[in-house]
Amino acid sequence: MYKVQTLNNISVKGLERLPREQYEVASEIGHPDAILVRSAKMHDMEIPTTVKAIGRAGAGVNNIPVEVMSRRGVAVFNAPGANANAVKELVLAAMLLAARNICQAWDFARRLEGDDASINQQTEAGKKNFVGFELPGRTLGVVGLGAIGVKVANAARLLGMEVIGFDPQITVRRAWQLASDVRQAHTVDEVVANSDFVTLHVPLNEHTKGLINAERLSLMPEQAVVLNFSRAGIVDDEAVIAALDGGRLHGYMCDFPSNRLKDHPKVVTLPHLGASTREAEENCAIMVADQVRDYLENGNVRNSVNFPDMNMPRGGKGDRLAVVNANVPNMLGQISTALADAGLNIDDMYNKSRGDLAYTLVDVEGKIPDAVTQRIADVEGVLHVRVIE
Ligand SMILES: NC(=O)c1ccc[n+]([C@@H]2O[C@H](COP(=O)([O-])OP(=O)(O)OC[C@H]3O[C@@H](n4cnc5c(N)ncnc54)[C@H](O)[C@@H]3O)[C@@H](O)[C@H]2O)c1
Ligand SMILES: O=C(O)CC[C@@H](O)C(=O)O
Repeated sequence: MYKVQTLNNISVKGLERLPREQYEVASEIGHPDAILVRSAKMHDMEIPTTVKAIGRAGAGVNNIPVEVMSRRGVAVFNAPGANANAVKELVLAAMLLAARNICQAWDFARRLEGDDASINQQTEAGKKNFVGFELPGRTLGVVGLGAIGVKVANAARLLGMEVIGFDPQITVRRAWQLASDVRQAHTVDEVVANSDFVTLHVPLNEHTKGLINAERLSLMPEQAVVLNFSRAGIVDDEAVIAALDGGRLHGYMCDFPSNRLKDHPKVVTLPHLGASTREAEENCAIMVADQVRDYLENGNVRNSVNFPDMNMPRGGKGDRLAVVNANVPNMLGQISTALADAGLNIDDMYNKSRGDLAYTLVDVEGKIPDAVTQRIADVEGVLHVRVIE
């Protein structure tokens, strides 16, 4: 029986992928084999030593101590692209909200008092304060052309906007998906200097923290709009407030409220709603549950952020050994010697590395005795070993 701990609400559709005959799933559970999580912060959490895999039902993994987990030989998975459409739709909505001052105008209308004739009179007198602008011909700058950025860029083109994008590590797959008339920028500065709207679709890390700061805001055209549906921290909130108060920025639309932001008249903050659609929650949960299950039951790896992809079909007549180790010479030699010394014949073997970490699957004929597993676990550089029956 595998044990899976959930740290947030994970869609039932995903949890249904873990059959009850084989899986015990609960928010409170001892000795879990895997953890399923959304946005819960795991950096200060004591992660049990029994954990072999963490599945992030979403895209961003900045809430997970990935490097610490790599050193422990724990695989971390996410669900790339599974919530991209949901975020794209919210970004499009936010652009329209900003362009037409909809939130401010709605707030004005809700506060009207008096009889209907008076409300009508106040409406006609007040509406001049909410005059907006239209999207066709305006330029959208997209920083980060991954699953979400490409969808936003393509949708903006269909709305008649010019689009300029920047992503120094765009993948071939995303480049194929991107509308061919999206202009390529070579720096973030080039994006911000040429955009009426700038939208951010990058992970939060040491390179992207404070990506939009006072200097970059000063490069933007007058009355531009910044959209941040990626993470708090990518935009310097104080710098944005100064740019809004100084009249340089028209608006700041974001998914991350704070005391400084939430009541500002030119800021619209939403409560981290980017991925909050039924479809996205189901897609993410299903994808990550399938991946964690395949890892626990077969050792296969799909969409891990720290392990190499690995898919070795089951068909052997005995146990499967899964070894996570430091990517240093002679590990395979020591693994196969330990198996050979125990008289175990290797049916199939697959080894791949990713950065400092290497991962090996070995199918043997027969059962692997505990002493052999222990001998391999004791090899210097081995981070984690398990036998899958
Ligand atoms: N608001 C929400 O609910 C919500 C939902 C989903 C994702 N997100 C956030 O959005 C981020 C992006 O999601 P995604 O699914 O598009 O991820 P993704 O991995 O598909 O795309 C991220 C892209 O950013 C690029 N990138 C990285 N650093 C960059 C930099 N310094 N400059 C320019 N490009 C850079 C990468 O090359 C990659 O193409 C996630 O990491 C997460 O933080 C938020
Ligand atoms: O799970 C959520 O609701 C948010 C997910 C989102 O921030 C992500 O990075 O995918």
